[in-house]
Amino acid sequence: MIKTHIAGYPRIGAQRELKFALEKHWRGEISQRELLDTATALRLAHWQTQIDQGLDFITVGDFSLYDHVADHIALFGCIPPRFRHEEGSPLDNYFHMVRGKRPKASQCACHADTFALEMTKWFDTNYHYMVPEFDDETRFNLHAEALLDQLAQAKLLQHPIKITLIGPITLLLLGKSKQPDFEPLNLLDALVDQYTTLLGQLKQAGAQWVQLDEPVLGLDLPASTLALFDSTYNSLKRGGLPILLGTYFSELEGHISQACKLPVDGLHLDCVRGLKDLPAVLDWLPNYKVLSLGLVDGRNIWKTDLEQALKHVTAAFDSGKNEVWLSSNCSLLHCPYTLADDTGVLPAVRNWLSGAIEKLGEIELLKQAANALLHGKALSTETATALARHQAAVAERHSSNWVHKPAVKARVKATEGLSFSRQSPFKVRRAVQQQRFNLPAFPTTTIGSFPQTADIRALRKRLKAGLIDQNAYDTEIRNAIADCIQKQEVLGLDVLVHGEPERNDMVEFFGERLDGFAFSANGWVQSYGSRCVKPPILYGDVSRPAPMTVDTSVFAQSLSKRPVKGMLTGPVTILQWSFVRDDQARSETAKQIALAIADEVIDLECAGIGMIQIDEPAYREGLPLRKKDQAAYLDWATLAFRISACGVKDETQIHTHMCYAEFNDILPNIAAMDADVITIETSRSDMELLRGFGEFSYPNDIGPGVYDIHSPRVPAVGELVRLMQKAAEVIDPAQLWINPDCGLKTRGWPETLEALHVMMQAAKTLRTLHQNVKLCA
Ligand SMILES: CN1c2c(nc(N)[nH]c2=O)NC[C@@H]1CNc1ccc(C(=O)N[C@@H](CCC(=O)N[C@@H](CCC(=O)N[C@@H](CCC(=O)O)C(=O)O)C(=O)O)C(=O)O)cc1
Ligand SMILES: N[C@@H](CCS)C(=O)O
Ligand SMILES: [Zn+2]
Repeated sequence: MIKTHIAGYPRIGAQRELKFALEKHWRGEISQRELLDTATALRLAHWQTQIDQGLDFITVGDFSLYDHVADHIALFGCIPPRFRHEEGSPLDNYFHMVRGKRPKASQCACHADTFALEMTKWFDTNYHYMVPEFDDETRFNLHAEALLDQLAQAKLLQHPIKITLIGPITLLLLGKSKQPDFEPLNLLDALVDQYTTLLGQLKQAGAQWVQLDEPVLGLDLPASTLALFDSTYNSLKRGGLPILLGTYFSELEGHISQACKLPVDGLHLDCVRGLKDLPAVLDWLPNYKVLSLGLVDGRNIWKTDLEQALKHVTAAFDSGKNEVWLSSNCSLLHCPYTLADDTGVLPAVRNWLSGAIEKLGEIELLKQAANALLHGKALSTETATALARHQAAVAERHSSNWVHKPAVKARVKATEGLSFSRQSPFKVRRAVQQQRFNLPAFPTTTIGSFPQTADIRALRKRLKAGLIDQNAYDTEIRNAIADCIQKQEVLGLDVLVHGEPERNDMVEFFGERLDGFAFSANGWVQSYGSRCVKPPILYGDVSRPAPMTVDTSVFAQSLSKRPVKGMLTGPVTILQWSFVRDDQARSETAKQIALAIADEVIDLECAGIGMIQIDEPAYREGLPLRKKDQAAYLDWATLAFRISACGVKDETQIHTHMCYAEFNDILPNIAAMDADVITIETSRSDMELLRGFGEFSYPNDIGPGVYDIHSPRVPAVGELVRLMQKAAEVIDPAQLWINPDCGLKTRGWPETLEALHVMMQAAKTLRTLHQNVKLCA
C-alpha cells in the first residue's frame, strides 16, 4: 500500500500574510484575535491544498506564529522564569520570549528589560530557531490547548490527520544548558512523561499518526545518547498513537540498525541527503513497519527526477515492505509556496522548478506512477502526459546551454593546483596598511548595513512597479548613502561603510547581478519570525558580466577622507543562501562564484577602494553535519574565500565578517582565510567565543562584536568597556577593533545612532586605558 504525506508546510503565507499580520499586531494596528484569525485561515488553506493535491494525510503541528521550537517550549511549559508574568496573555508572553522586550515606563519590575531567547541556525539551514534553556530547575507542564485547537480545526476537513512534533531527544539537544555541569538530557524522563500524555490526548482527539522528528539521529552521537532512544520510544508507545520516527538532513550512517529496530510503527528516511542508507534500511526495517521515503527535496527547488524516485519505491516493495509512504525529505518550510507562475523567474528556468505546491503534486504523481507499476496497470493518459512533461523538464535542465558555459568551466579548471596566497605575510601587510590608513588603537567600524527604512523599501517597490525610473531611484539611493556617510562622520567612526541601502538582501543583490542566477518575484522563505529571504536560484555556471558595486563604492568614498569599506558577500555565503545546483559539486560552484567576486575585488582596488569586506556569515553554517565530511568542506570553503580575496596588493586591507556561529572548532580554517581583519558576533556569549581565538593565538586583527544588533536595546558605555577589557585579556589589544555584532539593517535610526555613540565613548575610554598599545608589529 502507498500513502502520501509531508513533513511540514511553509507557514508565512503565499503572500506573506502571516508576516504582515504579525508586524501589524506588534505595532498595535491589529488585535490578537485578528492575528489568530489570519493564522487559522492560513492553516485551513494549507491543509486544503494538501487535500486538493491528493495527499493521504494532512499534517498538523507544523504551523507556528513565530518558531516551531518556541512552540514546543510553550507546549511543554518549560518557559524560562524571566518570561513568566502574571499579567499579559499567553501570546503576549510568547512574543516576549521570542522577541525580548523593553520595559514601558509605567510597568512593574517583572517587565524589566529581558533578553529574548537566543536564536540559532536550524541544523545546516538558513532558518533560525529559538534556543530552549534548561537547568536543574526546569519543570515541564503540558499546555496542549493550542495544538488540540488546531487538531479540532483540521478535523473539520474530514481527512486523516498526522501530527508532527520534534522528538524529545532532539528537543533537549537543541537546547542550551544554563548551568555549567547540567546536562539537558537529565530531563528526558520528565519530558517523555509529558510527551506520552500528549500523544494519548492527540489520539483521543482524533489524530491517526504522529511523526516525531529526531534529526539528531543524523549527527555524530555518543553511545550514551544513542542508548536513550530505545527506552524513550518504549515509553512513548504508551500514548497509543502510531509513531513515525522522522529523520532528515543527514545520513543515518552508524545508527541505521538502531533506527530500524526502535519500538515505533514507521521510519521516515531522507532520500535526498541519506539515499546511501536506503539499501541497509530495506534490509533492517521489519516489513510490518511503515517505510516513509522522503524523495522530494524540501530544501531545494528543482523538479524531482520522478523516474529515479520510482526506482527507489520499487526497491522498497521488492524488499518485502508492505506499506510505503511517499513524502518530502524534510519540511517544505525551506522552499517557497509556488514558483509555477512566478513572473520574476526567467521563463526558460521556471519550467525546471518546483515550489511547495508543485512538490505536493510531484508526490501525488509519484504515487500514481508507483501504483500503476506495482499493480501492472497502464498509467492513465492524464498521468502519463503529466509524467512525460515533468521528466522532459528535468532532462532539459541537465543538457541546457543556459546551464553549461565552457569558458567558466575552463577558468575554474585553470585554478587547479594554485594556492591563492596574498603577496606578503600578514605582519608585512599590516605595517604597509597602517602606514596607509594611520588608524588609532581600537579602530571603530560597523559591519555594513545601516537601517533599511520603510522609505527605502517603498522606494524599491515604486521602482519595481514602474512608478519611478532608474535615475530617480539612483538619486534617492545616493542621498541615502550621503546621509549615512555624514552620520558616521559625525559619530567619528574610523572606518566607514556606505550602508547598503541599494541592497534588497546581501545575497539576492549579487544573484541579480551575476550570470547563472535567476531570481523570483515572490519566492519568499521564512528566515526567522516574520523575517523572510528570497534566495536566488543558482541554475548555471556563474560569471560576472559587469562590475556590481564599484560605482556605489567610489561614490561613497568620494564623500569622505576616511576609508569607506567596499562591501561584498563572499562565495560560500552566496552559495549557502541560494538554491543551488544539484548537478555539480558545491565546491565547483563555490569556485565559480569566488572567481566572479575576485574580479569585483580587483575592480574595487583599481578604483581606489583601500578596504574591502567580503562577508562570510554562512561559512560555519555550510559545515557538513557529520564530522567525517567537515575537513573537505573547510578546505574548499577556505580556498573559495582566498580565491576571491588574494588578488590585491599588500596595501589593500581585506576584511571579513562572520556571525551566528560557534567558531572555536574551525579556528585554524578561519586563520587560513587570512583576512586582515575579521569582525565576529561575540557579545551574546559575553566574549567567551573570543577565548578560543586567544588560545589559538589567532594572528590577524579581530573586531569582536560589542553589542547585539538583534535588539533595540542601547547598551551602556561601561558594559562595552567591560566586554572589550575581557577581550583584551585574551587577545593582544593591538589586534582589536570595535564594532557591533552584525549589520544594522533591521534596526531603526534612533537606537542605531544612540548605540554607536555609546560604542564611540567606549572606544575613547579604552584608548585611555591602553595608551601604550603598539599598533604595528
Ligand atoms: C544576515 N541574515 C541573512 C540571511 N540570509 C540572507 N539571504 N540574507 C541575510 O541578510 N540569513 C541570516 C540572517 C537572517 N537575517 C535576516 C534579517 C532581516 C531580514 C529581512 O529583513 N527580510 C526582509 C526582506 C528583505 C528584502 O528582501 N527586502 C526587499 C523587499 C522588501 C519587501 O517586502 N517589500 C514590500 C514593500 C515594503 C514597503 O515598505 O513598502 C513589497 O515588496 O511588498 C527590498 O528591500 O527591496 C523582510 O521583510 O522579511 C531577513 C533575514
Ligand atoms: N554586511 C552585512 C553582513 C550581515 S551578516 C550587513 O551589514 O548586513
Ligand atoms: Zn552578520
